[in-house]
Amino acid sequence: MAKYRLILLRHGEGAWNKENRFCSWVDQKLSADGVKEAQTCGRHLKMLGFEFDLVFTSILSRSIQTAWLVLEEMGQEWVPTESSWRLNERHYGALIGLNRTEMALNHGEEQVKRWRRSYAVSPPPITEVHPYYHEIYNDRRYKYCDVPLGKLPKSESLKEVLDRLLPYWNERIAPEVKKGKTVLISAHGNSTRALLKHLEGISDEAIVNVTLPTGVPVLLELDESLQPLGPHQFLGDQEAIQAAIKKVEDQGKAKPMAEK
Ligand SMILES: O=C(O)[C@@H](COP(=O)(O)O)OP(=O)(O)O
Repeated sequence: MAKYRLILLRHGEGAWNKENRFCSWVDQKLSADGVKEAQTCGRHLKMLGFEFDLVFTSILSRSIQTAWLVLEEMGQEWVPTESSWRLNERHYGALIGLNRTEMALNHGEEQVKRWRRSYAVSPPPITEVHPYYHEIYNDRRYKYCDVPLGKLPKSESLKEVLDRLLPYWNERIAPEVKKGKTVLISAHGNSTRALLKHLEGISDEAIVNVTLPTGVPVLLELDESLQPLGPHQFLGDQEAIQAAIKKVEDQGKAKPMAEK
């Protein structure tokens, strides 16, 4: 029997997920469908009897908004929430704002997949001439990080995401889980992939095939040493979840998606 249960969550669909643009550190809100996804997730977790003691989010609105909506649906708005840049989405560097389909047409689907899913490849860094550079680095939320502004990333591989996330997991989240707290981590596709890679010991090669849909809770059952007792489980209608995963994968295809 599991000693601890941890719920990981990629936020509900954001406005730029819908437009198929790399969003990353640009602070987009949830789309109307994303709001519904977060509410459905909250209702589902309530139905399954989850009672959270602590919630962790990134400092991007879409992960915070998702956590609020989930807690509201569960009647657990009072649960303490802590936010850290270390749970932010992977910094997509110069790719931020670009459309994935156009990128696949210009650079090929394989290159787009390498940028999106490989472990060690970093996208080209963002520079001061990028249209979103100043919006990101002048945002006052980044003044309050535990590293100086100049040391924040300008682009990240999944490995680099794990490098900045791991101290936060080890020092802040894991001790709370070990105290017996039921924790929800409301984060992003790639920050969650990085954490899953670490917790489940997924190889550098196998992580390429892990894709997370928006708004679907992922359950990890852990033993007393925080070792997983089995593979992560997506909670909800499995057929719908597989379709949602395929939709995310297809965002990197050169042909526009049929449902666009
Ligand atoms: O930055 C983004 O656009 C997506 C991930 O994009 P992909 O890695 O799926 O291309 O992050 P999220 O929506 O989870 O915040």
